[in-house]
Amino acid sequence: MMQQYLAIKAGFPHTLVFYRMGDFYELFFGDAEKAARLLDITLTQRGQSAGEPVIMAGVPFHSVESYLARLIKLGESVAICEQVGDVATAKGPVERKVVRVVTPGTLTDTELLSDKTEAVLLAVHPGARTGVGLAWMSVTQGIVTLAQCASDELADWIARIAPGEVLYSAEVTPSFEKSLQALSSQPLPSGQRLVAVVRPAWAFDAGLGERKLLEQLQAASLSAWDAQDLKDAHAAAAALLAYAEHTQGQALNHVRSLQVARSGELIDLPLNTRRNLELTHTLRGETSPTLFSLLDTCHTGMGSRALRQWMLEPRRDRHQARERLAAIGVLRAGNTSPLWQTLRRELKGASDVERITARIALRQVRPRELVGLTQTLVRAHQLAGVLQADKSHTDAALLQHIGTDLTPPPACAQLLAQAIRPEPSALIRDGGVIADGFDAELDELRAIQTNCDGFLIDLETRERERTGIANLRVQYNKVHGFYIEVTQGQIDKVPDDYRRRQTLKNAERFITPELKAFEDKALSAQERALAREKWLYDHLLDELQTFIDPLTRLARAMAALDALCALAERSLTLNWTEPTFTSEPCIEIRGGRHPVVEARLQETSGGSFIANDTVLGGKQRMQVITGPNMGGKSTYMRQVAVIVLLASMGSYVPAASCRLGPIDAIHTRIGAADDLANAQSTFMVEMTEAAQILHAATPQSLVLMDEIGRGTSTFDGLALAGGIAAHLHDKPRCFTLFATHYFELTEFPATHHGAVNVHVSAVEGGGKSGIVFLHQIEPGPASRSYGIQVARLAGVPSAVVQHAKHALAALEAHSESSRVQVDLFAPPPAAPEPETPPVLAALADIDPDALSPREALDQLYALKKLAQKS
Ligand SMILES: Nc1ncnc2c1ncn2[C@@H]1O[C@H](COP(=O)(O)OP(=O)(O)OP(=O)(O)O)[C@@H](O)[C@H]1O
Repeated sequence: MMQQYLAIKAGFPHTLVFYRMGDFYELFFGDAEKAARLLDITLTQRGQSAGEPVIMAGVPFHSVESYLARLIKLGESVAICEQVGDVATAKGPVERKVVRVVTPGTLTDTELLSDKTEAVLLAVHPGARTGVGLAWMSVTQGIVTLAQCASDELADWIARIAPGEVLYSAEVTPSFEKSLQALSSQPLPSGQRLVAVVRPAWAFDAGLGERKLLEQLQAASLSAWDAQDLKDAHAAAAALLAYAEHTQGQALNHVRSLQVARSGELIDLPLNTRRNLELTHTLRGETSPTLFSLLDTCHTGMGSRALRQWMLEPRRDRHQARERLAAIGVLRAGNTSPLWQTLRRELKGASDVERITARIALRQVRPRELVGLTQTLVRAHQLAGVLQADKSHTDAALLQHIGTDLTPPPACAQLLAQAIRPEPSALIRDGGVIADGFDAELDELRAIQTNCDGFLIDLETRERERTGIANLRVQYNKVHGFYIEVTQGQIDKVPDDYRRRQTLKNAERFITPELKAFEDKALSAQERALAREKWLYDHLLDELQTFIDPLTRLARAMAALDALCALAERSLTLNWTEPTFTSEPCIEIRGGRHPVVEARLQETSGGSFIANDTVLGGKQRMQVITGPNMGGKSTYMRQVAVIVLLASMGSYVPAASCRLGPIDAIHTRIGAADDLANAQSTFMVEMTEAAQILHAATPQSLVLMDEIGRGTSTFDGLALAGGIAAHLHDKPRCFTLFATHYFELTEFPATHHGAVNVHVSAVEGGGKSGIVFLHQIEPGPASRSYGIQVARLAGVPSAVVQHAKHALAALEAHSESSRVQVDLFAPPPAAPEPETPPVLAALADIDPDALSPREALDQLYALKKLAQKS
């Protein structure tokens, strides 16, 4: 057995091998030690192999999922090795095989996956120049996406794709490998880490990748997707598909869609933006309260996943957003019973068709999932009916498409309803899954079992009559099979054809030729029925393969409908309005609110949210925002970004009105989180992030800069903040919200006409604390003395507050009297022209063609002398 184990383990050197032995999965040697450490399970020793004790640890097979979940969370992969041979006929150890490999990027088990997120597998392949090819997919979604990007953009792409696992070739350059390893050491907003897996270089072959893609897509050319020239991405796809097949232990029949992601199509939402806007995780890494947790009232997991993707991947071109807005408009309409409500009644309780379809294709689907699918197909049919009956949606092309795709393939629903019992057992190996009346042979085998009881009662009556033993009983137990039991007192009445089977204290048990013949038939009928059911189930899975395409379309339509209903419901419940798009450069928001802060205020009855206007566009592209801490600067800036994002994904927005021009990116520099893990100081992080924004921003980008320069000394910080503001104002001329605590920056708009001062208002002297925050954005700079009020509010002793007030008055007086005119924002003077060195000047005067050899030599000496002098 150890030989068999070691041979299997050799194929999976870097993966924990779960080796099935009876009711346990066992791990051996190094794997056992690792698992014992990670899972806190007991390590034991048994026997010897090659003179060494065999170290082992095991987990019971019925609770394997919970152990797998823990290992996957820790970034480990597990090869599941099952007994595939026949235990009864095996000579030596029964044949075993790795049937699948569970890895963080290729999960398909319903128990291991979260409903609301995908497990994504990514392969990257740096090309000959500076580009990198990418290919990724979620095995349960079945769509391969290809992309090519510049190497310095890779980190942002990976952040957006958020894979669980990234594959790279063993032959990449050490610096590329190092950069991937660095990425995998940084936690994603979810707190999870990326696992980088090295694969052999030959797996990354562009030709092979193209062939494999064509095979999956059943197409003759990739030109329909305009993907024929993405050679580095093809190479990545080769490794991606091979690895995914390897983990599932079979071909992936449901992977039939291809997408190409091109930089420039999506609005850039760098990792910092996702983090700072708390889109899917709070800054502390929790999943609520976030923008997504507020939006997601979907009834199905696939709806939630679609909505999340819409939020994280808004497109620059507004076509998709317009389509969704039109659909939401139709779904909201109708006062007493809007369409979304009618549709949601059917969506409630619908199964995750997307995942079930993938599991059909992977032949992993469980009987109860098929029942869920059958019921959901009925709902889909009704949903399609509702959509087709409602004529108002002729305005919304998206709803029309959804209506068409939701119509289930009739043959599929019929087949499932006929084949599967309404309440089947959990696993096919337990039987009781295939419906009665589906297969004549199975019905017959089952009839033998059900007729069993009748036959036994009949036999008992007959034997009692024949023998005259009134208390004779015909019974069955698992160990001895069928028997006739006669108490000791009646033994002498037993006829000759009774054969003794077992002797008990008070009774004897017998068998007769008739009972034996019946036993053989009944037991074999049970076994044969189980085998027949298994065969029928396999056969059913074969037939279901033909419906993979329409089921996948249906799943996507249902997910989109669920997401649209959630957006319609949110827009009504939270009182949001439809945004409009324009080709002019502008961000015009009237009465804008931060939806998450507003909801939290409502929950905690902390007062009502104060709405604010934002007008950026034309000449005025920058706001310099000042005001006291706690005044609402960060909330105001984030709300603008969140409204822009919501509109761009095609949602209504928390504002009285919103008009939006083209947007290509949302950049944020907010907060000063120390990146201790990477040994970077607060200031270094701040400047690195600022540098990235300065390079990336364009006139169509929205940039939020919150208190830049805070991490260093006042002069340094102020000078840098001034320089950064001037650059953003003059060069990219992006839409900028610039919150600052440097009061000096309020002078910036005087010389930079694209910028204006605004401040968050507060009233001094109000209440006990001496300051009341109004959270209203007002034109002009803030008064600078709020800091002292906030300190008082925070409970700083009044003697200290008095002292500070006095000192402030003195400082203000001093700075007025000794004020030197420093123009923080003026561009630096041009650097003086460097003087030409005398040797070069002399050299320039020489005309070599006009010199004799002798003169040339003289000149050479002269030049050498000159050079020595300088
Ligand atoms: N428009 C608003 N209406 C009602 N409450 C608000 C509003 N804006 C902010 N608040 C409340 O004020 C709190 C502080 O807001 P915020 O963090 O935006 O202030 P800030 O000016 O950025 O402060 P700091 O400079 O200390 O970060 C918020 O948590 C929220 O409860």
